[in-house]
Amino acid sequence: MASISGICSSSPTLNHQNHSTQKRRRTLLPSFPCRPKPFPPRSLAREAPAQLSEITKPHHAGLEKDPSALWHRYVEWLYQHKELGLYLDVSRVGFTDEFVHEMEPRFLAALRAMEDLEKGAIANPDEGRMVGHYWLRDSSRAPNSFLKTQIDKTLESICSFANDVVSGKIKPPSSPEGRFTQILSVGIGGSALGPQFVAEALAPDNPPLKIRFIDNTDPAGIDHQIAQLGPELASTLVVVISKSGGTPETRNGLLEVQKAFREAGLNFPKQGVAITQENSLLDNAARIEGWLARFPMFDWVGGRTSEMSAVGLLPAALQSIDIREMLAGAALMDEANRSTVVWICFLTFYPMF
Ligand SMILES: O=P(O)(O)OC[C@H]1O[C@H](O)[C@H](O)[C@@H](O)[C@@H]1O
Repeated sequence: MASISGICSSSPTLNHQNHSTQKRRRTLLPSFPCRPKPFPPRSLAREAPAQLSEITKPHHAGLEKDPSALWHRYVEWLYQHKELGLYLDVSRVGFTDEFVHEMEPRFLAALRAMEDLEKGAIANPDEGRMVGHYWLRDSSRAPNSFLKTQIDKTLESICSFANDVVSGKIKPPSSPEGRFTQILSVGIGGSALGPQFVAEALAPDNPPLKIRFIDNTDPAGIDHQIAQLGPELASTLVVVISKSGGTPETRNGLLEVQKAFREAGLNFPKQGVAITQENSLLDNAARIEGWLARFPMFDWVGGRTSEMSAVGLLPAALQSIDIREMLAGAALMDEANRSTVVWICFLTFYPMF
């Protein structure tokens, strides 16, 4: 039986509370404060287009050719974050110190806007919602204790469910293996791309459960995935992911999978898991039909930034990826993004795309 010790370590080695990395960062030109002073929460999205449209092209100095000058520029500009293993080298992009200086107010505005976002500003006025995926990886940043508890409890229930599935404590009703061996993820767009990326990047060579995806409505593709499972359909955990719970492509995939279960004489609800917003169509169907488990998606997490919610964490944990480590790494990256350094790199590249 696969070891499950790595799925949810209680003490991740990437200590995102450790702010000593801040001190190790080199000081860049100009020396802006890393954390701008907070100001009252407000809606941000309506201001963004105007600010972005003002971004001008960097003053190109032309590509530096002199090897010694190039070396100094490299030493001056190389950004390293050793704990993350992240290196950003913009030294060969032809921007000038004047450009960086001119951009200073915009860097500060961007950092202030990020701070507002992380404090719970209504940043999506069309949907009237907060944008809080940062809180998923560091729940102490959530704007109130209700949200913090929601995040912490969901993480605990994901870890507990994944451990029970991987250890065989939760098993499919009629599989000769006596445990789940496959995950079939049904979902599209933001409800598929994160789990696909993480499976490619972080899953071990031989995960306890192998994952495959139905991520579009192509009938031949759906048939192919089901046919490849063959008799292992009996030991497949079907994870249906949809924030809205009503996406037609996802529903088509689900209907096809349920049909395959019926034809194989299998009891779908005993092998079905839903990840969706509370009271969505999918959530209600899963509740009424008595699916094996349901996990929440929060309205304040956008689909395309949902990888660190149940959307990405459950599939990862089922593949024995240590999700607390993953969250700690993401929190550390968030911390790095709160400094000017990474923004300088981003904005010097931005006008070129
Ligand atoms: O998670 P769902 O509500 O099913 O939505 C799944 C996807 O649907 C569409 O493709 C949207 O453009 C995506 O942004 C979204 O991630």
